Amino acid sequence: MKVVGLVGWRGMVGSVLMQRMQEEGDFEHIEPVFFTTSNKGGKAPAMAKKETTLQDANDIDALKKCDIIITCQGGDYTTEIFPKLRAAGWDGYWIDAASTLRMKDDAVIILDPVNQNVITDALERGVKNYIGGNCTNSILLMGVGGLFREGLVEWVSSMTYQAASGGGANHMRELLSGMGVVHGAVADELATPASAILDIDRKVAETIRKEVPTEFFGAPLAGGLIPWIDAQLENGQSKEEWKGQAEVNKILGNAKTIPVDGLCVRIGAMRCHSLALTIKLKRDLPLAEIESIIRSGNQWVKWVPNERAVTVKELTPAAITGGLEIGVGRVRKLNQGPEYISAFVIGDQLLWGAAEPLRRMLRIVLDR
Ligand SMILES: NC(=O)C1=CN([C@@H]2O[C@H](COP(=O)(O)OP(=O)(O)OC[C@H]3O[C@@H](n4cnc5c(N)ncnc54)[C@H](OP(=O)(O)O)[C@@H]3O)[C@@H](O)[C@H]2O)C=CC1
Ligand SMILES: N[C@@H](CC(=O)OP(=O)(O)O)C(=O)O
Repeated sequence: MKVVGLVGWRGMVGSVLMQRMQEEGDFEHIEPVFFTTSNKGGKAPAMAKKETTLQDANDIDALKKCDIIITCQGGDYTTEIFPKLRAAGWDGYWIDAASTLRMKDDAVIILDPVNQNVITDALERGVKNYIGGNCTNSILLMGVGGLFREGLVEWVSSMTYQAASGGGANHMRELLSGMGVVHGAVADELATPASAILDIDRKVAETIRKEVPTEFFGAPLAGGLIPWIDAQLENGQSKEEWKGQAEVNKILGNAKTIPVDGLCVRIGAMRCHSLALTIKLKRDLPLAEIESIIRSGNQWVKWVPNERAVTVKELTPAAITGGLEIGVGRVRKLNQGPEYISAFVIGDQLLWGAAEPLRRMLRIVLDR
């Protein structure tokens, strides 16, 4: 059995990965070795087999013993350890959630339901670095990948509504704390039906400005939104926005770049990212044909007809969170012209956006 090193398994993405690997029986096919940056010699989780103590994730000799390493430890870890490991002659498969290596020439961004051909080609060429994509881009492509596959997309404008989990566990906690602070400020008034709504509103606005915690997001998210995600680039894009075109085209292996751009916005959802898309198609197609192409993208597309009742029930974080389905709805022709369509895509960013492509890549390597 292949020895698989697991780094970052107790973090947020790592925990979701462990859960999915257990659900899919992945541990039956590997000899796992659990690594840590903080608890060397501690007890490995129950899935451990031969090696039941935690190994030092900074120990190159220990890492070198693995045939495959999966890491969700983060970009700083990858930046520090990966070059040392390769320099030490390690030739195993490196499967990583962090963005550090995504755009490197010797790395492939993995999303096998969309780019199995790119992955297969890379494996045949001996590529050993396989990196999970940015969550927003993975959800975009899982949702409307069928249109890209058919070569129908001229460009995409992608306006995002991204959940707190994209920032990490502390960000999720901060959102919830903020919600509690806002509610607490007006709990008495809410319990009194006669209280004036403008007084409640004034108190809420004041509380959001002054009392909602902002340590991790840098601005109040509860009861609001933040129209910037990640670093600022010189051209006015945020780094999250820059990743859209760069990663989507790399995932698809496009020779000619398809323009993808838009604004990325943090909202107060827990772990579902959503995208409101405007897509310019290369030609005017009937809506029924567009639906059938989108549905054919992959088995996880959950098509939601463009009708009010079903949309508000099925195309929401409440409906989608915790599952692998990618909701696609609000598809209609826009006033701009018959080639312009809208679409709303929503997915759990910790699953397809982070953990799922990693465990699937592990299985692809094991099945070779
Ligand atoms: N968050 C997201 O949505 C996405 C994240 N990614 C990438 O995945 C990587 C990991 O992200 P994420 O899982 O959010 O990071 P976390 O901060 O949740 O976990 C990273 C590491 O922090 C250490 N850690 C310290 N304190 C704790 C604690 N109280 N509970 C659990 N772990 C703790 C653990 O290492 P140790 O056990 O060694 O102490 C853990 O492996 C990043 O590179 C990120 O860019 C990719 C796609 C989406
Ligand atoms: N930046 C994403 C989460 C993430 O981790 O992205 P990346 O893997 O590209 O660093 C978000 O905040 O929603």
